[in-house]
Amino acid sequence: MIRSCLKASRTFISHCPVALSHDAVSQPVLVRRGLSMGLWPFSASPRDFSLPNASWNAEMRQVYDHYTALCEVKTEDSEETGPWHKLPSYNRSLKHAAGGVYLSKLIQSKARLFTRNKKEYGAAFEYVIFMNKQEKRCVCAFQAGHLLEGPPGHVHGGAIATMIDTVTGTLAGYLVGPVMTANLNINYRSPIPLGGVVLIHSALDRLEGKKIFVNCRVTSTDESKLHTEATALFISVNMGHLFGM
Ligand SMILES: CCCCCCCCCC(=O)SCCNC(=O)CCNC(=O)[C@H](O)C(C)(C)COP(=O)(O)OP(=O)(O)OC[C@H]1O[C@@H](n2cnc3c(N)ncnc32)[C@H](O)[C@@H]1OP(=O)(O)O
Repeated sequence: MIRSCLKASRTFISHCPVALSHDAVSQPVLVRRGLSMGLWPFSASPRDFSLPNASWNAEMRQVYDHYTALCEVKTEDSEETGPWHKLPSYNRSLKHAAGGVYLSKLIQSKARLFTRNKKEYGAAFEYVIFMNKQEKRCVCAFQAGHLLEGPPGHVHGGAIATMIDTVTGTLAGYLVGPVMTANLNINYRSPIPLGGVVLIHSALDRLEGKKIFVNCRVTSTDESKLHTEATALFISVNMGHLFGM
């Protein structure tokens, strides 16, 4: 049963024009094909977990507004797209692969993306990623909730690593398609207060065949304080490898 569901999902994903690439995360496939989204078993409106909610503090909202403004360049005559764009964020990997199309009626699974598995707003990972394709870099605003405590009043190192893996992996996946983390090196420079907001900056260092080298810095929102530095290596993989086949 599981095997046939995975097969069905592979078939679906392989028919997505740009599965796991940047177009796929910005627009549902069926919308792009001009089809009605009422088609069973798909659904049009998965929850985007990276939109502002009541748990976001003023600093988080400020960063969101700042980068959102950079996504839209309005002139008198037209509304152009700026160099940045906000990525949607879903609670299941397959929704990302399918550009937001909800596949759960096709694939029954309790699996949830680690960073998006809490329904309670603000309890764990609150974050939004803005991508700059021209400059091959992205910025994430991350507000750490009370469930992520490590040292008293501060964020757990594993939670920070999770966010670094997520942000650098999102950048690598956006630039080249499906990837897996091969190596992550992290230097923790100063603790991150629980409930605080930080920026996670990530940029492409270089591409070498299947290898994607990415760097990362976690800073205060005014960038005056360095919390964490990291480098990551991702390897391009095919869909079969992603599904463990
Ligand atoms: C959906 C929402 C988006 C959220 C983003 C989240 C991102 C999160 C991503 C993850 O956390 S993935 C989960 C953690 N990672 C894994 O479980 C990966 C487990 N390891 C593997 O599956 C494979 O080892 C791997 C895909 C990384 C590489 O296997 P391959 O067989 O494809 O690689 P191959 O052996 O062909 O090596 C290719 C090149 O990479 C190099 N390489 C591979 N692993 C390396 C390593 N660990 N360190 C350094 N170099 C490495 C290898 O030497 C070689 O270099 P050369 O081309 O120069 O010869």
